[in-house]
This record gives sequence, C-alpha cells and structure tokens, in this order.
Amino acid sequence: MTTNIFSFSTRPQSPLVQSPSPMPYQRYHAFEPVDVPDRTWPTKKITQAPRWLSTDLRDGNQALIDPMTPSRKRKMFDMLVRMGYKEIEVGFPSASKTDFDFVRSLIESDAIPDDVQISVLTQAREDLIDRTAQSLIGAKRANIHLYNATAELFRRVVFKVTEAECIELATRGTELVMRYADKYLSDVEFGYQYSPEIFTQTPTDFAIEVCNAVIDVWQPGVGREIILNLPATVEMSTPNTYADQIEYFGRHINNREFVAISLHPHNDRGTAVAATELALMAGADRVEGCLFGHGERTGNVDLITLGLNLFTQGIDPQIDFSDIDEIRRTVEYCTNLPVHPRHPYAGDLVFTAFSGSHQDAIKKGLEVLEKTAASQGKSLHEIPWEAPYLPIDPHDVGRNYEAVIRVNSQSGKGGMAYLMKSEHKLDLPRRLQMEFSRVVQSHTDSEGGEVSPQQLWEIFSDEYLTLADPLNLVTVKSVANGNGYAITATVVDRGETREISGEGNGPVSAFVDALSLLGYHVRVLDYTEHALSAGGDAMAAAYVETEVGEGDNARVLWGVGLNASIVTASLAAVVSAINRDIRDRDGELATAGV
Ligand SMILES: CC(=O)SCCNC(=O)CCNC(=O)[C@H](O)C(C)(C)COP(=O)(O)OP(=O)(O)OC[C@H]1O[C@@H](n2cnc3c(N)ncnc32)[C@H](O)[C@@H]1OP(=O)(O)O
Ligand SMILES: CC(C)C(=O)C(=O)O
Repeated sequence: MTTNIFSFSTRPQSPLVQSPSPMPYQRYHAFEPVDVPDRTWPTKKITQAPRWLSTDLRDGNQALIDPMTPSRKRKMFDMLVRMGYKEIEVGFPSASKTDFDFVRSLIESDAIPDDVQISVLTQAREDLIDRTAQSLIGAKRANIHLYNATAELFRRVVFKVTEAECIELATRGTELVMRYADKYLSDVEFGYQYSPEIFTQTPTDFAIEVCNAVIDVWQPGVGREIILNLPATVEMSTPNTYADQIEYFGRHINNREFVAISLHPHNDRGTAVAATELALMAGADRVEGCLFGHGERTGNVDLITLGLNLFTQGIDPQIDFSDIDEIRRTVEYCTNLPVHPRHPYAGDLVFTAFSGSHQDAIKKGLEVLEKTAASQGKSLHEIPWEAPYLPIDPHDVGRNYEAVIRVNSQSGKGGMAYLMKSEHKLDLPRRLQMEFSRVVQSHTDSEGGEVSPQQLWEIFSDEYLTLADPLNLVTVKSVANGNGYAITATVVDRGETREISGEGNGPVSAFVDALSLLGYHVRVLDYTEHALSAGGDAMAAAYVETEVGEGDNARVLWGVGLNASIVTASLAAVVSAINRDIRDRDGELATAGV
C-alpha cells in the first residue's frame, strides 16, 4: 500500500476531536478547476506593475448605498488622476441621465488629461450601445466596455440562450460598438474592451471560444489592441484556480500579442488580492479594481493593497500613495462608507502596536535605524527600511510615528519607554522603565482602556515629580570643596523648614549625607542624567536608583528630578525616591489598619 504523505490521515491525531458542524455544507459543491498540469505560473515572479484601471466610479459606485453625487464623483475622478491612474471607468452612461451627464461633464469641462483614457460600460443591447457611444463624443481617448454573461447558469437562468446564441450576443454587440463608434467617435482615440462576465464560472474553453469570436469581429492588430477582461464576478475558488484559468486562457487565445489580458477580481472569499497576484504571475497584463476594495458585495479587488504590496517588494506601483490619509478621507467622503481600522496600509491601527513584545521590538528596530542613518549622515527615511512588525515605513505613506506605539494593558516597558522618549523627551534607564511599567500596568488594570501620551505623562508626573510630602527641596547651594562637595539645602520636612548641610564626593552624596541628619537613610545605587533639549534654557532630567531605609527595612526604588540646574535635578530625584518610599509605607500601614 502506498501512503500519500500529504493526505490528512497522516496528520498527528489530536486528543481534541472536533464535532461535525451543524452547517448544511452538503448543499454546496466544490469548484471544478480547469486542468493545467503543466502550469508555469508558480515559479514566476511579479517584477513590474500591471496596467491599472480604477472602476471606483462604475463597479464601486453601483454597489454603494448612496451612489455618489456628481460632485463626489468629480472629486473621486480628480483624485484618481492625481494618484496616477491612466485608465478610469467613469460609469454606465446608458443607465441613467446622471451617469450620462457625468461623462459629458468630464469631457466638456476638459477634466480628462490627455494621457488618461476613460472607459464606459454597456450591455450588449443596441439602444444602450448607441447612447453609450454618444456619451463619449468629444473625448480625446475613450474605451467602450461591453459585457455579457457566458456562464452556464446565467445562460440557462438569466438569458435563456444556447452557447451559440451567447456567442452571437457578444459578436453582435461588438459589431454594434464598432458601428456606433464609427458614427459618433471618429475623432476619438477609441479602444474596445470585452468581458465574458462570470469568466471564472464559465468553462474556460467556452470563454476562449467567445473571446476568439469577438476578436474575429474586432480584428486587433498593431495600434488596435483589444482588452479581454476576465472577471471573477463572484469569487468561488482558491486563488490558484484563477491563476490556472488565466495561464490557460493566455495560451489559447488568438492574436495574443494584441490582446491585453485584464483581471477583474471580486472578493467573495476574501482572497481577491491573492488571486490577482497569482493571476499576474500567470501572465495577465492589467488589473481592474477599486480603492479600499469597494464594489459589489464584498467588493472588487483593492487597488491600494495591490499597489502597496508591490511597493513593499521594491517595485514601483506607478501610483502615488504618499498621502494615504488624504486618499482615505476622500474615499470615505465620496462613498459614505468607513475604511476599516485594520485595512492594510491605510487603517487607523495598522502601524500601531499595543502589545509589549511588539513595542519592544519596534522601539529597538527604530533605534537601530536611527543610528544607522546618523552614521551615514542621512535621515531615517533615506535608508533601506527594515523594522520588526512594520512592513513599511509609515512615513512613506504620509503617516508619522505618533501612533506606532500605543499603551494599554497589553503593553510592556518598551512601549511606555518609547512614548516617554518620543513624546516627552525622557530617556528612562532600563530598570526605571521596568518600575514605571508596573505603575502604568496597575493603572491600566484598574481603569482599563488605552493610556494616551498625555495620560502617561500625568501618571509619570504624579508618581515621580509632584510628590512634595513629607520632604520638599526649596533651595540648594553646592560648592566644590577640595576633592569633594559641600552642600547646603533648605528643605521643608514634615511641614517644618530646615537648613541642612553635608559633604561627599559629589553633590548627590553630599545631599544624602545632609539628609541623614533628618533621619532619612538613602544609598544611591545608580545615577543617570540627560538634557531634555538643546540651548541655554535646556532642562535636565536626573534619575537615581536608591536604597531607602536600613537593614531588612530597606527598599530599592527610583526617583526622578527635572530642573534647569542639573544639580537641583539630581537632588530632586533623591527627594522623589524618599517621598515615594514613605508614601508606599504609609499606604501599606493604612491598608493594614495601623
Ligand atoms: C457584473 C456587473 O457588475 S455588470 C454591470 C451591472 N451594472 C448595472 O446593471 C448598473 C446599470 N444598469 C442599469 O441601470 C439597468 O440595468 C439598465 C438601465 C442598463 C437596463 O435596465 P433594464 O432595461 O430595465 O433592464 P434590466 O437591468 O432589468 O436588464 C435585464 C435585461 O437585460 C438583459 N441583459 C442583462 N445583461 C445584459 C448584457 N450584458 N447584454 C445584453 N443583455 C443583457 C437581461 O437578459 C434582461 O433581459 P430580459 O428583460 O429580456 O429578460
Ligand atoms: C462588467 C463586469 C466586468 C463586471 O463588473 C463583473 O463581472 O464583475
């Protein structure tokens, strides 16, 4: 007996046995793919951008709850042009006066740049084709896009036509397009596109037969291409089957050199982007889709994701996505539909890490990039991008690092330290990060939700900077004294103003010496300082790790001081540690009811 190493039966048995589903899956049957045993696409690579067509104003618009008003359509059109789309389907002019008038307004107001070709869709019906051609009078370049359904289900149920009658509908429609283009559009650089609708559900050999018949009518040649658009009108199978269909189609279609094979994937299974990418590997030349995947039902393939996927591979998408927020705002305005916060590359949350280990890795990654850039005398945005958890530099799509790290109960010291540094210029030493992170954690555990940079500052400040009881540093005078320092400080201790003096090998140890006169026993374990900003009025930050108390009673904790004088900042840090210690001890006593 031979064993198939890929069969499920060879999988290790889990002790957890899944139960049969109550879902009526027997009502469905598997998609029947075309057989392409010698397929070549799996080893191909995408090395350049395809031709793009945006159908936001047609397939996107026809699926909206509130179709776009003329002014919103115009706003969308202008943005598509600015982004660099050269082929734009602008509507279905025979469907309504609104659509017809919109096409006319684009042409009459000279809104279409010379290097942009507009396209309009029509059914294969003479009255509709006539009106469609009329809508394009005066355009510099334009394309009529004709479709009819070729799938067996549609022939049987919707059109009630045989295969021969279906082919006749397509060829007759093509003849009519040519006739009305001759009649109205002799001055237009005219192009033709044909779609065997529901291509994926049509036996591929029959789709090829219909398209070859259409080719025979159109007679493509040099300077007279035909676009054959192969829609996954409803996505019904895994992406590899679409790729197989496209490779097979490309091998068998006549006049391949004058045919632009175009993809028009929908996203019913959620795999339109993958299907498009595999179908490009299989030889397609052109892709139709919508920004953010708008369009019928689950949408057309998303042009933003496709374009930026190329970008991440070092391939020029030939579309400008450098202000993704502006693109998103415009699309949201025009479609009246929100973009999901996790939408690839553009959602509000896609460059944000809440979880501790992600934040830690991002923080380290950005620090390395900054150092590398500085060593080359460049900015971070000029060197090759490589950062944990961030597939692209948010800056490249016009986003900043502000929202890269956000703090909540899932966060760790790395994220919190990143925000303290990037937002508040405090570069906390590692063990202080660990201590402060526990303070923040207890806040998020009790309050829940996110901690904004402002709230983080308030928590930090309440914890380390504003405690003034029982000890408050009022003034300090330090003088170098031989090999060491002598210090005189005025403090308020438990409400009483006291003048204290001490000596040591530095101002901090001299102050610690002075404090012992008041009964505060402090040992400094670690000390760091840094300036917060450059210039004469620079503030300094000082961090001390201290052991406060004596013997078994001693505790290790940090104190922080901020002051224009580095000496005052460092002494304030010692006071901060003492006050925190006493606050905690008093709190423990109170909890114990003492
Ligand atoms: C997959 C896609 O997205 S295809 C594009 C779909 N977009 C749209 O439909 C939006 C614009 N459409 C419309 O406004 C309308 O459908 C119109 C104005 C074009 C036509 O409206 P109506 O004349 O009322 O016809 P209706 O839309 O109901 O079409 C059904 C008829 O057209 C036929 N038909 C449908 N598609 C086609 C086609 N591509 N070619 C020829 N005939 C077609 C149907 O078989 C049916 O014929 P029947 O009436 O003899 O049964
Ligand atoms: C008209 C065709 C291309 C279409 O929109 C589809 O099949 O989804």
